[in-house]
Amino acid sequence: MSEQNAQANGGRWLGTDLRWLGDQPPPTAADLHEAQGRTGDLPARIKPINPAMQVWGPAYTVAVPPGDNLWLHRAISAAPEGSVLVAGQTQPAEAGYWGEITTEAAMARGLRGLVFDGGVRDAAVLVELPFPIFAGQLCIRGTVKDPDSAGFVRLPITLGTARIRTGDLIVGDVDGVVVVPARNADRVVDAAVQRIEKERTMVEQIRQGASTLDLLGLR
Ligand SMILES: O=C([O-])CC(=O)C(=O)O
Ligand SMILES: [Mg+2]
Repeated sequence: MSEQNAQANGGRWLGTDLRWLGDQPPPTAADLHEAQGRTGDLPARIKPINPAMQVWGPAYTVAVPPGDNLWLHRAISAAPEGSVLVAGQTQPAEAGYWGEITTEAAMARGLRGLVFDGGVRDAAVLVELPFPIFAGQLCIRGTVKDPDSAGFVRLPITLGTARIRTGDLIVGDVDGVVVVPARNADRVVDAAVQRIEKERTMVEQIRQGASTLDLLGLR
């Protein structure tokens, strides 16, 4: 995203708090996925721990080794303010890598949210906090912090079929999470806004009795 802002005809995410300036609500994760040719969707198991949670902003990538959360602590301290931490595991393990302490630390650093293909815990508290968390599972098992563990921050990661680079646009909502490569963000947000407008027109026509077979040219 250019200077943390994605522009579009109908609106834009702007400024350090990335407010959406547009007549309509911002594009959903599914809108952006469709608008970039049905790509960029993260694994469907990654969902908000509270369905009302939404996240958008530039990714800061993290990879954690199984059962060890030290690299998440390192990421919290290294990521630029306004980042969305996007984390994967180098090998899948059942563990609760993230919780109340890490969330408070991330909020204190001005991070925008967490997207993690792994387990988090303390959810009873986290669902009430103003910090969106998208995770693959809830898990109570504790983690270690080995200083020599093989993880990393800032380098590209792969979650499912999606490749995520630090700086890419991340958008998450109740449906799941999508990544839009930074170089495409302006164009894809623009296309998503146009798509939303088209679908609003279609909803009006459906309410007036039109058939989806006609509207979509499926006869
Ligand atoms: O401490 C941990 O390893 C994860 C956790 O529960 C927290 O951050 O509160
Ligand atoms: Mg905890």
